[in-house]
Amino acid sequence: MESDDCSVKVAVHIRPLIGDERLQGCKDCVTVVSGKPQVQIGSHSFTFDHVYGSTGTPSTEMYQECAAPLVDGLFQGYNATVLAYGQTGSGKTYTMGTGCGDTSQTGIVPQVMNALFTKIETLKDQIEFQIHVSFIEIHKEEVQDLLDPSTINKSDTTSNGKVAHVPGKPPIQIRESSNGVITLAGSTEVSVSTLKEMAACLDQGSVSRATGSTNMNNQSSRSHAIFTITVEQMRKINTDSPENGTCNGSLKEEYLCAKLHLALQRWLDHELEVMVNVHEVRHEYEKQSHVRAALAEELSVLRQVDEFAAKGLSPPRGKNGGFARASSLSPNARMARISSLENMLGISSNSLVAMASQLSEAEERERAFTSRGRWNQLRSMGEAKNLLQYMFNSLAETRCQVWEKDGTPPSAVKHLAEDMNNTHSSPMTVPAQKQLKFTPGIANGKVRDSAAFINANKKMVPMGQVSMRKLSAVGQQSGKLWRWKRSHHQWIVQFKWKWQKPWRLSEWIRHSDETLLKAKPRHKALPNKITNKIM
Ligand SMILES: Nc1ncnc2c1ncn2[C@@H]1O[C@H](COP(=O)(O)OP(=O)(O)OP(=O)(O)O)[C@@H](O)[C@H]1O
Repeated sequence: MESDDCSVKVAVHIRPLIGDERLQGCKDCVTVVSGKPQVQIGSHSFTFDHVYGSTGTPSTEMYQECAAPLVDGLFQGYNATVLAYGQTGSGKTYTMGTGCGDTSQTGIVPQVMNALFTKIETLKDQIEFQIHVSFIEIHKEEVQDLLDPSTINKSDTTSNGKVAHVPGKPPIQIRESSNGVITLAGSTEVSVSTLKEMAACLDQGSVSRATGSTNMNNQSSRSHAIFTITVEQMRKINTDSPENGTCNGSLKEEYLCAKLHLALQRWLDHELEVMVNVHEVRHEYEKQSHVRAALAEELSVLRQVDEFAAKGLSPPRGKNGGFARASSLSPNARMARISSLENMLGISSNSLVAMASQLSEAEERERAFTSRGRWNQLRSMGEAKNLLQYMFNSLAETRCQVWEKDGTPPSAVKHLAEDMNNTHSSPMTVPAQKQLKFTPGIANGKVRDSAAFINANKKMVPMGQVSMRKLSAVGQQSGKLWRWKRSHHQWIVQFKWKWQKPWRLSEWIRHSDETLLKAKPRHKALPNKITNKIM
C-alpha cells in the first residue's frame, strides 16, 4: 500500500462524535499519530495512505488528494472506483455527499461531478462527450434501479418521505460477459449533458434509496448503492465541426460514418447481451444442478449410514465408495457433515430457483429476438466482435468504392487519416493501450493485418456463408455469472471508461483510410445484405 504504483489507496475518515453519542457520554477512542497517516486504537496502530478528520488532515483536502487524480485519470482512459466502507453510522453517506443535507456540496460525489463538468467545458471544442449515469442499490440481496422512471412515477411516498419500490418489479441482474465486463442488465442509463442534470439524477436516486434505523444510525441507508458515471469521448475531427456546416461534404461524411460506427456498436452490445446471457445462464444452471445432485446423493448416503448405525447394523459394503467413506466418519463428523450438507442444499435450492427464473426470462428475451436473423447465431462476445469487425471492413470497402467512383480520395480524407494518426501521440485523447483487447477476425484475419483488405484472394464473405464452427472456434470464451457476495455496508461511485470503443472504431477507420490511400482500386461488389445492415 505504500508504493505509489499501487492502484488501490486506502484513506480513513474519522468522524466526530454526533449528538446522541455525546448525550450518552461516549468518548473518542481513535487517536491520530501526529505527522503520520496512522491511527491508534488502544495498543493497536493502523497505517493508511491518508487519515482525515480528528487531528489528522482536514477533511476538506480529501477530495483533492484522493478523488481528483481519479477524475484526471478518467480523461486519460482509466476507470476508477471510490468505495466507502464501514459499519452503519460511520459516515459513508456523509463522506460521499449523497445524503440530502449539508454535504450535498462538500461530499466526494458532488465534487467529482463539478470537476468533471469543469474539465469537459475546457475540452468541449476538441472532444464530443456523451455522459450517462446509472444509480442502483443492492438491498436484501436484490439490485434495484434507483433511476427507473416507472418506479419513480408509480412509487409511493412513505411516512418518512422515502420512496417505496413498486412491488413486483424484477430486480436487475448482474452479469459478467464472456470478455470479463460486468454489466447490470436492464439498469436505466440516463443521458446527461449538464451538471444540473447529473445532480438531479443523484438527488432523485438518493431519495429513492431504502432507509431504516439501526442502533447506530437513525437514518441508515439499508443498502449498498452504486452511482456510475460513464463518459464516452469522440474526438472532433477539427474545430470547424461538420455540425457547424463549415467543412466539405466528404469530411462531413467521415464524421457521420464515425458516429454511425458508434451507434452500431451500441446497438450490437445490446443485442449481444441477450444472446450471451442465455448461453451463460443455461451453462451455469446446468453446472449448479449437477453440483446439487452430487450433494443430495452424499446426504442420502450419510443419512442411511446414520440409520444403520442407530440400529447397530453396519451399512451395506461395496454398493459404492460413498458408503465406505461415510462409514469411516465418526458419528460427530457425520452429524456435522449432514448439517452442513443440509445447509448447502438449502442455499443451492434458492439459487437454483433464482437461476431457473433468470433462465426462463433470458429464454423469453431470446425468443423475442428470433426474427432477427444472424444475430441469433452469435453465442459469445468474441463471435460478435468478429462480426462487427467484418461489418466495419465492409463499411470501409463501401467508402473505398465511393472514392474510386469520385476519383482520388479528397484531401480532407487524407487530413483525416493524418489527424487520426496524430491522436495516438496526444496524451489527452489517447486511452491507455493496455485496456485494448484484440480479437482475430473471421473473414479477413486481424484488422491490423488489413492486407486482406487489398488482397482479392482473401475475400470477405457474408456471415451466412461462414461456418458457425469456425466462428465459435474464434470466439471461444466461456462466460461466468458474477455472483454478488455479501459484505459490509459499502458505498461505491464508479467511473466507467468507454473511450476504448470509439477509439477502436477510429483505429479501424484510420486503418481503412491508410489502406485506401495505399491500395489499388478494387472492383469487388459488397454483399448487399451487410451494407444494408450498416446503413
Ligand atoms: N465527518 C462528519 N462530520 C460530522 N458529522 C458526520 C460526519 N460523518 C458522519 N456524520 C454524521 O453521522 C451520522 C451517520 O452518518 P452516515 O449516515 O453518513 O453513516 P453511514 O455510514 O452512511 O450509515 P449507514 O450505513 O447506516 O447508512 C449522520 O448523522 C451524519 O450527519
